[in-house]
Amino acid sequence: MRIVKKRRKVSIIGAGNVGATTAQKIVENGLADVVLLDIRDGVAQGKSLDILEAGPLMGFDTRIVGTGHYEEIADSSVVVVTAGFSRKPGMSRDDLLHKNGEIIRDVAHNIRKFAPDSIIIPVTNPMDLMAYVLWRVTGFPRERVIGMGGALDSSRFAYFLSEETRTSVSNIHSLVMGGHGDQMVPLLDFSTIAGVPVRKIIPSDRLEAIVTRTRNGGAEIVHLMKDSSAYFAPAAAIYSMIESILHDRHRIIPSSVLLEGEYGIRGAFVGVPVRLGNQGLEEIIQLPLSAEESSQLAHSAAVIAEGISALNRLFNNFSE
Ligand SMILES: NC(=O)C1=CN([C@@H]2O[C@H](COP(=O)(O)OP(=O)(O)OC[C@H]3O[C@@H](n4cnc5c(N)ncnc54)[C@H](O)[C@@H]3O)[C@@H](O)[C@H]2O)C=CC1
Ligand SMILES: O=C([O-])CC(=O)C(=O)O
Repeated sequence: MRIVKKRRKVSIIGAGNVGATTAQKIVENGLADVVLLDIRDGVAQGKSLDILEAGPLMGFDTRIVGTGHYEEIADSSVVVVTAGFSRKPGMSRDDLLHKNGEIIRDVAHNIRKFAPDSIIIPVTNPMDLMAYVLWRVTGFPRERVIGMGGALDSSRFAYFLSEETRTSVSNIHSLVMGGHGDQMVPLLDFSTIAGVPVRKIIPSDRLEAIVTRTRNGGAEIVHLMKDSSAYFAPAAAIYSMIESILHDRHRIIPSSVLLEGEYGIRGAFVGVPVRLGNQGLEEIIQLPLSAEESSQLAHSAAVIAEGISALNRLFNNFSE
């Protein structure tokens, strides 16, 4: 007997660098059919057609539809939100709060209306705060709003560790917690090379430099590219989250979720290790952090809480 499995649908709001690159990865790997939506007339349609025209060369039959209409996102399993502005050299992610907050509030209303059963992956910066807006406006349970930040930051950290030690990336496990901003918390005690804690292998001054480079990983790319922020590694990070959700793989991937007392934090989206499966957030993994790591995480959460206060001043009413 043949098992016929219906293909899944992933919608991506924002057909810019991150959105289109994510769409290409999903379609080329046959993970799901994709709807790519953008406010700019023709952009999502043009990029989708361009991706489809690679099908005969790359050998994929998955479909992608470019659109400007939210009706198309109906029945999506996952909706990725990349709509909005990216930062320019000299800006912090938080400088995007007002402009992107308005955009994301509107996007959230449309997701609530047209894809009420979906799992949302917020990406637009400042990501932890945009996740909060998406959660507040949609009213989705916290299991279905899972921000992308820690997957990317941990991958950057792992890459720098591999470069430093001339060791395959496949031997490296690394973890970055906290907000996806300047106060992120790379965790040395939970980062290993072939199972050996990094502190046993890399001298402390070099480790400090790697931690600083990880914290500035996004800014380093903005500084180099000038008119764009990163998108290849971000798209790979989003892909890994979607793949764990759609294939119900239960991978543990650091992501930004609403904390309700875990790690002593309540009411804010903060990056923590979570298990991802086809219901979305399955479990928040609670690690025994050192006193120093706990205080760094608390500081990162406090900065996010200040951002939430700013959002509450900006939007008296999230549902308008
Ligand atoms: N969370 C993370 O780790 C990362 C977050 N980002 C963030 O992702 C966002 C997107 O980055 P890029 O794709 O590089 O920017 P981009 O400028 O290339 O693309 C943004 C797209 O959003 C579209 N857009 C704007 N308003 C819209 C609306 N109301 N509805 C639908 N589409 C709309 C624009 O037309 C544009 O095509 C930025 O805020 C960036 O800072 C980027 C990389 C990593
Ligand atoms: O740095 C940025 O503005 C984009 C981003 O979040 C990242 O690459 O980590």
